[in-house]
Amino acid sequence: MAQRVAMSDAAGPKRTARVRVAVRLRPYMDKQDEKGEGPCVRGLGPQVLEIVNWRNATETLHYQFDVFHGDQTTQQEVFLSSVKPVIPHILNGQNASVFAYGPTGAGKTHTMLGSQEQPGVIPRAVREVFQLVRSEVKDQDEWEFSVGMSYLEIYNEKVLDLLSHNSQDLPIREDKDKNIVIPGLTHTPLSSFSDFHAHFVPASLNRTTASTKLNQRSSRSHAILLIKVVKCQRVPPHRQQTGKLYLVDLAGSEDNRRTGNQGIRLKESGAINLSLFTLSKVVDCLNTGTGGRVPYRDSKLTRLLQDSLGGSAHSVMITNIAPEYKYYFDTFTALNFAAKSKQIINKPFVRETVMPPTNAAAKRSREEQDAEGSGEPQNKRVKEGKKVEQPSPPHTHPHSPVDSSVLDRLLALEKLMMGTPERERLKLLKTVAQSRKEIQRLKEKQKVLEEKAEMLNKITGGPSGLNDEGDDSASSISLFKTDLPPFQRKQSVSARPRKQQAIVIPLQVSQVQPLQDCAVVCKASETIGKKKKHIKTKISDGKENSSLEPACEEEANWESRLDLSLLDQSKKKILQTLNSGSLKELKSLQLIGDKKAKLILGWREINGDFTQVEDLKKVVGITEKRFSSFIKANILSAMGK
Ligand SMILES: Nc1ncnc2c1ncn2[C@@H]1O[C@H](COP(=O)(O)OP(=O)(O)OP(=O)(O)O)[C@@H](O)[C@H]1O
Repeated sequence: MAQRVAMSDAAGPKRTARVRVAVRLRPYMDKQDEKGEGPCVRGLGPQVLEIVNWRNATETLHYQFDVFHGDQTTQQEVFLSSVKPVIPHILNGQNASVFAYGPTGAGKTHTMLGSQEQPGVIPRAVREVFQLVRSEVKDQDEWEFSVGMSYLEIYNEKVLDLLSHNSQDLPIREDKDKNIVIPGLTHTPLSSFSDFHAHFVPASLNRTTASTKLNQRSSRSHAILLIKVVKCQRVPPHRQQTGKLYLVDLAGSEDNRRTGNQGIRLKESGAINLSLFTLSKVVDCLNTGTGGRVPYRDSKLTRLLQDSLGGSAHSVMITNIAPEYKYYFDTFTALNFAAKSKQIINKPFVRETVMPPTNAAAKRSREEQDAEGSGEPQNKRVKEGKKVEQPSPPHTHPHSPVDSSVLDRLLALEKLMMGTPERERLKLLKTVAQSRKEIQRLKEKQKVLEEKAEMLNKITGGPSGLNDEGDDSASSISLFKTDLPPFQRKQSVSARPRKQQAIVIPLQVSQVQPLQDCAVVCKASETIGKKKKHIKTKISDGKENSSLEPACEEEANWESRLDLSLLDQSKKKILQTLNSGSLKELKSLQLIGDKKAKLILGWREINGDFTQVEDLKKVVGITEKRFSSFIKANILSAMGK
């Protein structure tokens, strides 16, 4: 993990602080665990936890954090170890933020707010602020303190004042000293903790919550409580210091396939996921310390937290996770967001819970017998402590909650969220899933090529239109064939024992062949060939932002002049790249540059696959006109080669 950089008050403006990451595991709550699955994640120590590896259930993934709070950790313990240490900084004119991150239903609100019996971080932190102020005032009389609060939510990318009844969307500004300010936001002076309580409780009821499939009272907004401590010197030079503490209960990250969100919930969810995605990028940038631009401005949440996240601020992220299998991928994603380092440990996950000893022994012996020849769910066997030598591949995992689209999303998510060193590790891990996908993709590509070749054959009337077309076409085809990663080799890779696949074999990422490589057939058509030349000249003007105006009437009707099935195939191809292409592969599409490719990836993360190429118009910045230029350029470019 990135190293913490020590800060001193005298340090210059380049000071940076790593975001301190704690993980809190919620107690197991699935009372209807009929399958007897038990937890999929558990703690191994004060900083380490393990989770079953979805790619290979004989392995677990170990993650290390600054702090790991197990499921029995009390609210008091979480506060003492993760939050209390940052609070004194607020009284010295520094900023801090504490935010709870994690999937919906994993315990963020419980951690931040808690209940009357188990108060969470917010009431404890505010109480601590008042205690510190009191003791400072008692010990010296040079400084005078005033404490105040603001409370807002970010709902659908709107900043709403929770202390005001009819709040409008408020702007976020930066003053000349680079402090983030929100003109119009209510600031309420506070004299004591009970004063805080009197304002905070009714305001919390203003927060937007709703019932989703995964949480009956799910927070639909990010709630941000700001405690401001202003410290004024009573004597000359009358210095004044302002410290801000942001206490943030984030809305939960959501997979809409599981929440069943629709309509307004889906829109909320899009905004939630987008801002969390930006937050993850910000934390990533801060923790890897690459010195690049930190994308604070990409969402209201990060913009607001800009002066309290990174820089000279003290930030604590408490990642809440849930132990049940149904949360597995949410947990996995949250952990990957939270951690920049993890290890694969090649040993079984030992289940520690639930069954009375006699039943457990009987069940174990039954399972051992079953497992010998019956295809018993792999992770179940593993959880019972039995190592499995030849586990089935992830996508055929009988117990796995994974479907292939989820797998795709997961891989894409990982790609997006991980820093470079992590990516290297992931590459090692992805061999099995990627190889299989790649084989499938190449097979499909080959099929498309064969179909095109056949079509060309029909057009030219020759027995083998491809080779008759001339050297170019022939060499394109043979290049494609020789470029194919040998199926043999890949198959032998996938046939190796799982352990080696996951750890030893480097990922063999084959590029999706750019569309151009697939379109040799159309060289046969003079008309299209000529047309392509014209279009190509235009395309070469630039990737993104270039527009292709039809050169003449004839060109405006380009689509109607193409063979329908060919058109359809080309669109499918584009769709495939849109849905499974890497950044590089997306950029290989005509008129898609780096920015658009990233927007497409982001859209895919939030909304899942594109169902048709026309969905591309839903991506920010892709207008109707741009879309038609895009589709035309890609189809004609593919055919023209
Ligand atoms: N550590 C814990 N101990 C006991 N109960 C917990 C704990 N964490 C969470 N819970 C319970 O789990 C349920 C879901 O928790 P909570 O509402 O805090 O989740 P959340 O992450 O805030 O969800 P959302 O993002 O949908 O608002 C609640 O009933 C809460 O009381």
